[in-house]
Amino acid sequence: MYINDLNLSPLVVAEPGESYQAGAILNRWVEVLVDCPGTSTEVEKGPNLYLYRLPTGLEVKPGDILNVPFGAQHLTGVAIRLVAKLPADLPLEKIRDVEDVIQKNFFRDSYWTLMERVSQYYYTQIIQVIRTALPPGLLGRSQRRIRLTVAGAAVSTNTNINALLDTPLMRVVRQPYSSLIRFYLLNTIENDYLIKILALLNFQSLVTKVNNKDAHKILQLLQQQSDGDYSFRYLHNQVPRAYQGVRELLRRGLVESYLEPPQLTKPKFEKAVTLVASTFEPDLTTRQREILEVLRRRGGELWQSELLQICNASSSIVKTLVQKGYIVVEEREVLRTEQSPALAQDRPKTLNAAQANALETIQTLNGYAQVLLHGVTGSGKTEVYLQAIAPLLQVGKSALVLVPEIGLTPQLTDRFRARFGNKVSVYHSALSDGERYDTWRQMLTGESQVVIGTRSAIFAPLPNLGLIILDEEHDSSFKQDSPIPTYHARTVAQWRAELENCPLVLGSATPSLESWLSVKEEDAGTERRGDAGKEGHEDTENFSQTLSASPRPPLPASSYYLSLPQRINSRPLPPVEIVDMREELQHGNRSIFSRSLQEALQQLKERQQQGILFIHRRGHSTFVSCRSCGYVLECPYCDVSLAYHHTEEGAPELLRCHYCNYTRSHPKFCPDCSSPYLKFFGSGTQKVTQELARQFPQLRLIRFDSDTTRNKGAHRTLLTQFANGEADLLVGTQMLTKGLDLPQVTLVGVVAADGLLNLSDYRASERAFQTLTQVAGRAGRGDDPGRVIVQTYTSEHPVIEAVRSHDYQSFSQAELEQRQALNYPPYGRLILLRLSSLDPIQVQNTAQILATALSENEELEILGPAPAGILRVANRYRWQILIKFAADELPQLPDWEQVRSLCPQSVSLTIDVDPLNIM
Ligand SMILES: Nc1ncnc2c1ncn2[C@@H]1O[C@H](COP(=O)(O)OP(=O)(O)OP(=O)(O)O)[C@@H](O)[C@H]1O
Ligand SMILES: [Zn+2]
Ligand SMILES: [Zn+2]
Repeated sequence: MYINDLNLSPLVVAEPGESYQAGAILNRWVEVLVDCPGTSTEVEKGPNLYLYRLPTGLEVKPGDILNVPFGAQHLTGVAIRLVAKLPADLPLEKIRDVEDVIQKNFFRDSYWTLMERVSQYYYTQIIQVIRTALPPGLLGRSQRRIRLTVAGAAVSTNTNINALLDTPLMRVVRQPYSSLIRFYLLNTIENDYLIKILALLNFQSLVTKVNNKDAHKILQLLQQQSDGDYSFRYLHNQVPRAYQGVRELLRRGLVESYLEPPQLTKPKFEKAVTLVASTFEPDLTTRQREILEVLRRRGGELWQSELLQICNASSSIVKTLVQKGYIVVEEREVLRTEQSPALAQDRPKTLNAAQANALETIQTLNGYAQVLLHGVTGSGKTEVYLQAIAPLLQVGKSALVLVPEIGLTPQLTDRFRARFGNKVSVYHSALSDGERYDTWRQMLTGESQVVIGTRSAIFAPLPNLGLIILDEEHDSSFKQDSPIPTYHARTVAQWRAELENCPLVLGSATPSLESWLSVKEEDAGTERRGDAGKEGHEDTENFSQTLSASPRPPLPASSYYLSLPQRINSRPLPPVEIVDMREELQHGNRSIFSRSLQEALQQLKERQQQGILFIHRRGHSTFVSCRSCGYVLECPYCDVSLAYHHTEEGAPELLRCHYCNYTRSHPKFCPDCSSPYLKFFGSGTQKVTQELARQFPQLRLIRFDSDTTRNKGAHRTLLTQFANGEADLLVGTQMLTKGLDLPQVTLVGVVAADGLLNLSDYRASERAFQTLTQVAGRAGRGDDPGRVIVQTYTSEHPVIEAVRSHDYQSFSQAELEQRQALNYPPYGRLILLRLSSLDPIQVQNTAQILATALSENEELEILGPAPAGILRVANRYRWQILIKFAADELPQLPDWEQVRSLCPQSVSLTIDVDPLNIM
C-alpha cells in the first residue's frame, strides 16, 4: 500500500488558502456513505449516508474514498454527492469535517452507476452492493495511522542526516519499484532532501510554531515509538483532542496520515536480489562467483529465497556479496496472484467457417451489443473467445470472462494463459483474501489484461473494458441466492456492458430461455421492453441522482445470434442411448449399472479409452432407514434425511446433513427399535465408486465431487491426473459436466437421470436438459467417436427425448409455450420473498400478513404464502411468497420498506429478485 500512500497524502501539505482551486469550490458539503450502521451523532441523510463539511483546500469528488470522523471512530467512506446549499434547519455546528481523501476517483462514474443499478434492481442497500463488489474486508476495517514525516523525524531526533535516512518515509522511498515509479520517487527524494535540510535547520522554530498542546503530546508519543507510527485510534485514546492535534501536525508537514489495509490483506513483501556489477573481480571466491553467474544467467534478478534454493546456499553468502557491492537486496512486493504451472505457448488456430463468421461479427461490433454464441458442445467457442480478445489486448483494452464454477477454471485458465501468458488473472472466492486483494489491485492498474472469474468477478474493477464474455451463460451458479444482493451475473453483465459501451458475448450449447427468447424476439422485430431511450449515461456529476429512481432490467441491446452448429473437424455429436431401468429389472438385472453400461465399462480398459460417470448426488446414499420398523434417520435441525458418507475402507462411517452439515456417526442399531438391519437407499458418488470397484476391479477411478475437491488445488490435481491417463474413469457430480475438454474421453454414462427430472420447480426441465446435454457433450471430442448412455426410470420424459436427439430448438419451443401460458419467466417476472425464523408460528403468521398486504395490489399475482420445499433448515422455519407480474409493463411494485416494517424482529426477510430456486 506504500505506493498509494505516497500518491494519496502529499508529501508537502499546502497551507490553507494556498490551494489554487480554493476559490472555485462552491459545494462545501458532501454526503458520505460509510460502512457502519447504527447510531452516531453525525448528521444522517439516509441509510449509511452522512453529511460532512469540506475543509478549505480539500478537493473532493463523488467516487473518492474519504476518511471521516464517525462518533469516536474514524471510518472509510465513499463521497456520494456534493451539496451546495444546506436546508436552513440544519444545525451547522453538528456537521463535522472530512478528514482526508484516501483515494481519488476510486469509483469511476460508470462503475458507480453499476453499483446503483444493482442496489435498485435487487432492493439492496448500496453499501451491501459495494461490499459484494470489493474484496473482503477492504472497506470499514481499514485502519488510519499517523506517522512522522522526514521533517517530523528531524524534529524528533534532533540529529544528523544519517538518522533521517532511516525514517519510515525514507525506507518507503528506497523501495525498489518499476523504473518509472522509481524515477518518480527519486525526484521526490530530491525535493524531500531540501525539505529535510530545511527541516533540520528549522526544526526548533517548527516545533515552536506548533502551539497546540495536544499536537505536542502527539508528537512526543510518536517520537517515543521506534517507527514513529501509531494508529489514530491509539492516539485518540491517549490524547483528548487528538483530532485537532493531528490536523495541526499534518498542516505543518510533521506527520502524515495513511490508511492501513485490513490485516488479512496486507501487501506481501519478499527480498529480491539484483545484480549490480557488470564485471566479476578476483576478490570473489569460486562459490561467490558461481552464485553471481546463476544470477546473471537468470536475467540479473531473483527472489532471494529462489536464489538460495537454486544454489543451495545460505543467506550469509548473500550478505557478503552485498558488502562487496556486487548485488543489492531489496524488499519488494510479491503479488499473491494465483500461480499456474508453466505452459507451452499456444498459437491461434485456423478457424472453420462458422467460427470465422462469429469472430468477424463480434469484431465489427462497436459499443454495447449482445451476442448469443450458440455452439454445440465441442464446437470451438473458446477459440472464438480467445481470438476476439487478442486484438483488444493489442490496443490496451481488457476483457472479462465469467465462468460458472471453479471446477472448470483450471483447464480454461490454462488455455487462456497458454495464449496470453501473464496477462491472465483469475478471480474467485476460493482464492485467499490476500490473493483476492492483490489480483483486485492488479486490475486497478489499468493495464490491459484478461480476468477470468466466477460470478462476483462481474464487479472486477477493470477500467478499459473492451469485451465481457459469459461462458456457459445458462448456468444457474451465475445467480446468487444469498446473501443479498441476490444478483444474476448475466443481468449485471448486461448493465455493465451498456455502461462501458462494450459488447457482451453469451456463450452456451444450451442457451437459457431468457437469452434464446431475446434473440428470437429481435429476429421477429418486436420490442419487448417499453422504456428504451429513457436512459443514456447517468449524470456523472451527481452520484446519487438515481438512488430513488425505479429499478429496471437491462435495456435491450442490439442483439446478434451466432451459431456454431457443428463440432470441430465435423466430428459428430455422440449418439445418446437411453436405457429404461424398469426393463433392466424385468430382465433380472438388479445392478445399478444397465447391461449396456456394464458392457461399455468393460470395453474401456480393452480399448484404452477413458470414461466419465455422472451421478446426481455426492455422498453414498440419499437416506438410511430401518428395515424392521421403517425409521428414517433425519437431521435434528432440518427436515431432511441424513446421507450416508463412507470415503474408503477403514474410514469412519458417517451420516451427514447436506443442508446444515450436521454430522454424526453411523449407528449400529436402529435408534427406534434397536434392529441391526439398516439399509441404504439411493446412490451417491461414494456408493457408485464402491459398486464400481466391486464389479470392475480392473478400472482405475477418480471421484470428483465437492467432498474430494475441498482442498485448494484439488480440482486441478484430480483433473490433471485424469488427463494424464492415471485413471480410466472419472466419477462425479454436476461440477464435471461443464467445459471439460478431454479428447480421450469416449464414454459418458449417466447413472440415473431421474434425480434431475423430478424436481418440483418450473425450471426443472430446462435445467435437466442443460445438464444432460452438457454431460453428453464430454464424449467423443477427440478422434475416437463417443458414446453416451443415459439410465432412467422415465424414458418417455420429453427432456430425455430432446437429449437423445440433440434437439435444442424443439425442446425450447415446447418449453417456452408452457412458460408463456403460465406467465413464467422469461415472459413474466418473479420476485420471491423468503421469510425465516426460529419461531414456526411467528414466521407463518408474518407470511400470511405480508401476503394479504401484497394482494391489495391488483397488478401483482401472489402465490402463497407456502412453506419452503424443506420447511426447516438449521433450525430455522422457512416460508415464502412468490410475486408474479408481467415483464413488459413494470407494475407499481410494493414499497419494500413498508413490507419490511411488517416483519417482527424475529423474522428475517430476503427479497430474491428473478429467483432461480423457488423450491
Ligand atoms: N479452428 C479449430 N481448429 C482446430 N481445433 C480447434 C479449433 N477450434 C477449437 N479447436 C479445438 O477443439 C476443441 C473443442 O473446442 P472448445 O473447447 O473451444 O469447444 P467449446 O465449444 O467451448 O466446447 P464446450 O461448450 O463443450 O465446452 C478444443 O480442444 C479446441 O482446442
Ligand atoms: Zn427400526
Ligand atoms: Zn441439517
